[in-house]
Amino acid sequence: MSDNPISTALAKVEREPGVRKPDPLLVVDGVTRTFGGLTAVHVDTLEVQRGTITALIGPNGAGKTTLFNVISGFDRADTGHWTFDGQELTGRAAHRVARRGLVRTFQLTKTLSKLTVLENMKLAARHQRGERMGLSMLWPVWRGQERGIVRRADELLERFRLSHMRDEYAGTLSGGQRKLLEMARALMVEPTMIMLDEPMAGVNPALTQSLLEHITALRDEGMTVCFVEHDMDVVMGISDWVVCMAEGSIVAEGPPQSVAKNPAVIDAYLGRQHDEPENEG
Ligand SMILES: Nc1ncnc2c1ncn2[C@@H]1O[C@H](COP(=O)(O)OP(=O)(O)OP(=O)(O)O)[C@@H](O)[C@H]1O
Repeated sequence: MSDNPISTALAKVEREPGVRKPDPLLVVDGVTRTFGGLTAVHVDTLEVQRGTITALIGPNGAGKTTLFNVISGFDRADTGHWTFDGQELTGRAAHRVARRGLVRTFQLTKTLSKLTVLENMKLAARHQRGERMGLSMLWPVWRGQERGIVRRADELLERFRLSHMRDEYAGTLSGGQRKLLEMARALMVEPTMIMLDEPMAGVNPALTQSLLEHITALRDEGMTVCFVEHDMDVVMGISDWVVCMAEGSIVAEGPPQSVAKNPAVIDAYLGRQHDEPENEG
């Protein structure tokens, strides 16, 4: 765990599922999401401490992405409610959630290959703001906003070392560069919290390092980061706090080293391997 003051505060938090945090930014209570007869998510309580990097781990099908989808307004919950910075977010559409300062990225990046990198950035700003076409009729307002959006996009492209690709089609980017663009797009609305769904998946080692540095830098600037990740080296390396899900519920929480040794976490992963005999054919 890093030695920033927030992580120090977390050191005093009990290591048990659903434990309350000293300064939670996101508070999730009683959230369930079912698909037919399958309960994909059943989270009694989850609090994400402000200003930390929190990793969400768990075996395939544990419900991590579904939980992300529900909280960020891309899916609906069957029960439960959640607040962000003290404000009710339950059931709000994704662009309203983004406007409140909570944005997320996707496992499969949402970049549009037939638009340029800059156009992708501009589009992200509009989507996240929930902007309607009618606004472009207000020409002076729109022009001022447009300049601001382009300025912000250029700053972010510079930060993510994508400036040289600004006017290229996004389809020409490598997989890793797409991940960087996805993160840059999410930052267009200057969020207070970013949720990253497998940001390193399919990224080469050099870019993985760069992504890790970007994530750490965001936390160091005061942003709250929550990310889903399967690579335990990555999780152990950058997280202040780790939450483990299995079969829709939270089964363990704590600082990375404690979670790695937690029997419930080991069971969650090994149990799955035991249930699914390896295909030797
Ligand atoms: N739209 C859907 N319709 C039906 N079942 C779904 C749907 N979305 C998710 N599920 C199911 O819900 C469960 C949780 O899936 P989810 O993708 O949230 O898990 P995950 O922890 O993100 O897995 P992974 O690490 O493989 O991405 C799985 O059994 C999945 O098959």
